[in-house]
Amino acid sequence: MAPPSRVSLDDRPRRGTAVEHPRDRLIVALDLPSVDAAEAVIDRLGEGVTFYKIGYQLAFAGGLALAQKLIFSGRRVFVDLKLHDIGNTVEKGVESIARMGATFLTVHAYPQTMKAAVQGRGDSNLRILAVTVLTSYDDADLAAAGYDFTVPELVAERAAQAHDIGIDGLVCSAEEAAMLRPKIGHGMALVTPGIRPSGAEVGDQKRVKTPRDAILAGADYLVVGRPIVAAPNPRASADAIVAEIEAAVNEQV
Ligand SMILES: O=C(O)c1cc(=O)[nH]c(=O)n1[C@@H]1O[C@H](COP(=O)(O)O)[C@@H](O)[C@H]1O
Repeated sequence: MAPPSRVSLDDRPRRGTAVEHPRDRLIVALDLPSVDAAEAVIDRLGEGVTFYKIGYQLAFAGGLALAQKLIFSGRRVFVDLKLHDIGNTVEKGVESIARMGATFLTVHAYPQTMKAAVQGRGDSNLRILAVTVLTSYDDADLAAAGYDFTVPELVAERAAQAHDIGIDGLVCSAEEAAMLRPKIGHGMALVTPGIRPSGAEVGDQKRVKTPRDAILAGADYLVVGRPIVAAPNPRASADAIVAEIEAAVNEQV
């Protein structure tokens, strides 16, 4: 079979980016040890946050039931399991997650895995995000993992493959957002972790941008964990980030 074309799919109906209210573009990563701890943060965030991400730490501590509860309460949920396995396992796993009513699910950006995930999500409302290169990686980390690519090269290659396969969005650093947008068009969502308000601790992230710079670079959604959930006042931190998103959106027009 001929390899998939890299250029002819832009008019395919995708489940891409709608223009959203600035508040709905913030995804708070509930990287917390228990459902009780997560619910305490969710209570403090109140109406300030509409979109939550549940990853390894919480998913394996009762977080998938919490995801269901959040969905029933009208919040959107990003299930961040970064799947990567043989095709059949990925496809069946994605089918199960699609039945939960989640909005986003991550898989690693390997062609076999991405194809299986697209197959598994079928016609459901779940949108598959491909993780290009983790934001904790720089060129030296890629070399240590055996890759002969710089970060922007590998992100661009994986983005092109994800696009051809019909993936709904990409997880990347906002450092790559401006470079990716012309390559992938407006049908795919760019979801960017590694967001740090100026002065915030960077921690283990290596490719970071402020909320303003991420929006100006073309990010659709910003994923923020510790700067909100570990803050003394999570609601104030979330509100400040939403205000920064809103100001950047106004700068764009
Ligand atoms: O898929 C992700 O969400 C993800 C991809 C990536 O490349 N980098 C990254 O940090 N993340 C997630 O985004 C969140 C970032 O959290 P903070 O660094 O605390 O803001 C964590 O839950 C990570 O698992």
